[in-house]
Amino acid sequence: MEKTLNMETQNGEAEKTQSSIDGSICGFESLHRLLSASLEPHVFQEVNRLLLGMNCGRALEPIALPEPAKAFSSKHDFDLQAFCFHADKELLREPRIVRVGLIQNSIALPTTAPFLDQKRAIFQKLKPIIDAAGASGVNILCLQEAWMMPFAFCTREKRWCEFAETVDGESTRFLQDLARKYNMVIINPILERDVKHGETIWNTAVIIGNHGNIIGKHRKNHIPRVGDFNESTYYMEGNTGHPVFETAYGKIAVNICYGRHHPLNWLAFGLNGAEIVFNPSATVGELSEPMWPIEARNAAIANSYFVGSINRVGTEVFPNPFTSGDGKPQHADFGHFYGSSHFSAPDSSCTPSLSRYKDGLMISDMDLNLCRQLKDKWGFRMTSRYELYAELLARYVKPDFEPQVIADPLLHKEPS
Ligand SMILES: NC(=O)NCCC(=O)O
Repeated sequence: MEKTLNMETQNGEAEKTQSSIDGSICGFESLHRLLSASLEPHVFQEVNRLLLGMNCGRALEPIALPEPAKAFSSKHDFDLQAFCFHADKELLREPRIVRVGLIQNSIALPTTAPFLDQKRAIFQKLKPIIDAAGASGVNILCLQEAWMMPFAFCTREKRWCEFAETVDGESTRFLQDLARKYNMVIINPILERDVKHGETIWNTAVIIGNHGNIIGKHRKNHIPRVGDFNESTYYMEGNTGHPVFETAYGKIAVNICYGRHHPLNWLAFGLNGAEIVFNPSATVGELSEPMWPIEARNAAIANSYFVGSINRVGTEVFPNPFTSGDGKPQHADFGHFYGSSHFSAPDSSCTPSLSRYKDGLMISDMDLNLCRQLKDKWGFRMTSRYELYAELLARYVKPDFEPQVIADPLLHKEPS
């Protein structure tokens, strides 16, 4: 694979870069790997310190995984990375270390294949990655948004609704067996069909407990209407609020994809006591890549919790071309889903990202004591002055709201 950083022609026009061809960044799987290969080690160390932050005064440490997990990764060709977030030692509390995993994947068959075959092929593809998580002793595992189907919502064709499942449907049953087998909490983001409410369709995360039980569900709160993300054609804004699920391994919540652009959404999960918030997503480079590493990290800092960000990989081509009223010529794909799944911590450190184009499993140990330690250190929750904002919001949602603007009296005065 070509590895060149020269991407500009003499007239400054961008050539077709390696990134736009295969999803790599100049032939590298991730920015981190590009920098590591391109910089002198001591320079890379400094760059790393600023880009990824420090955890307890040190660069984040990679952790060694058991051989069977590595064997799954080589045999099935998925990116496997693992790191450890420490917390300071406390005198009155034991460390609360949990091992958490994120899985990103491309679809397994062309979108023209029979729907059942497509879904089953994704199950088959996921199985060894989940087995690797199990072999690594992962306690909590989260899959990507609508992992059991192509992200067909760009098309606006209603036939893709056939992929929707009930909360206890096929995908949940598939994962329940694995949750039991590996004593693992699994977050299962699906397209949900709510049969009891007139077949309403939702974008939902089902929380499966480590005994294979269904703990509950959360439905995506904010639905995008941007670019080809025509998701509002398919499902409604969620009606489950901001639940936090108390599991055997910690208090977790799920902020599904586009919800990451809404700071109040992140806040609400924090107010309900989340220690880890997962952000299963499906998003493409052209639209959101510069925002991706910033929003999750900011949420982790502002809310003193860990964030696990997951994005699918690959380019999904649909049978019929579509447009989205944005002046672009008709096209048959969304663009490249850039993967780059990673963890962010409340102390502003974060892991490098998984590959931009390969399936992957990102694992991290995290001492949940870090959440309270950061609250004690920075006091963001204590100093938040929520009453000010509660009062503003209460006025803002009323139809007769007047913005508080104080105009310069000289602004609209006629010159004398
Ligand atoms: N799936 C989804 O909500 N995507 C919206 C695009 C984005 O938020 O980057």
